[in-house]
Amino acid sequence: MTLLSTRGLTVRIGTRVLVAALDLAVRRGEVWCLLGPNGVGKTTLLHTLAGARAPEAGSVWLGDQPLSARPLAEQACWRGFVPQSVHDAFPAPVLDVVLQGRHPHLSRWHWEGEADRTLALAALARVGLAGFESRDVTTLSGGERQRVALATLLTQDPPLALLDEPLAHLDLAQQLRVAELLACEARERGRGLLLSIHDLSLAQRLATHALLLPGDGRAIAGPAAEVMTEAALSAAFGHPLSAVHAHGHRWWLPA
Ligand SMILES: Nc1ncnc2c1ncn2[C@@H]1O[C@H](COP(=O)(O)OP(=O)(O)OP(=O)(O)O)[C@@H](O)[C@H]1O
Repeated sequence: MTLLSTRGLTVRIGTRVLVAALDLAVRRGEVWCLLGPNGVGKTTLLHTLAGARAPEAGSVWLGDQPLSARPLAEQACWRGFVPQSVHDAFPAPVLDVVLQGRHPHLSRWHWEGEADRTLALAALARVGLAGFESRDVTTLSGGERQRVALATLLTQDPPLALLDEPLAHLDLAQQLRVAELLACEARERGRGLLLSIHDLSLAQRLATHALLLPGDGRAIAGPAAEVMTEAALSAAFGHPLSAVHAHGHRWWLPA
């Protein structure tokens, strides 16, 4: 089943066309890694796919309906978005922040119940933050805050998730843990994921598909094995890159 698709999507900022006429389909069970150099337009594309920014041309669809035809509450049940970083304006217990993931599922006059709290606590445990529920969110480290955002997404539990560099602030062990968690959500629960990521080796472990933005407005999309080639990645990043095999994985090294 197709969770997210684009039809002739063009994204422009100022006079620059970041992505031209993109046709994309993200299906259940797929992990799409969005790759490309700094400033190429990954965040802008993710914002457009999330409906936070209007496309220059073309359209974004959730399932069999254009995004614009779905009410906001319905969009929030269908699709989650984790931004690159979160700035908390006010102190709040971590559990309250994670429980915000349940809001799209609650009717207007209902508060979160015990079942919602159980989901939120389980999500915190999955991202390695069991015991953090009473902590003030403004006191967390960058990596802890990023994992709270992931726990909020797990609590929201949408079929489709868009994530902007979700591994950026994490240490190596946490990167691997969260990468495995995301892969498991796709593989075992049929979730569809589209995430931007700079670490090509982690992307290689995680991706079933890749969307590479080389910087000229094109978007190279397809199965990861076809898109993540030495020639395509070296050209996109403007530096020779080669893949080596070790410990059962493919690792990307700069020359
Ligand atoms: N409001 C704006 N006005 C003009 N240019 C902008 C604006 N917002 C973003 N840009 C530019 O658009 C381009 C794409 O930015 P974007 O944040 O989408 O890139 P990115 O691929 O996510 O980069 P990074 O890997 O560094 O996070 C950049 O060159 C950026 O400077």
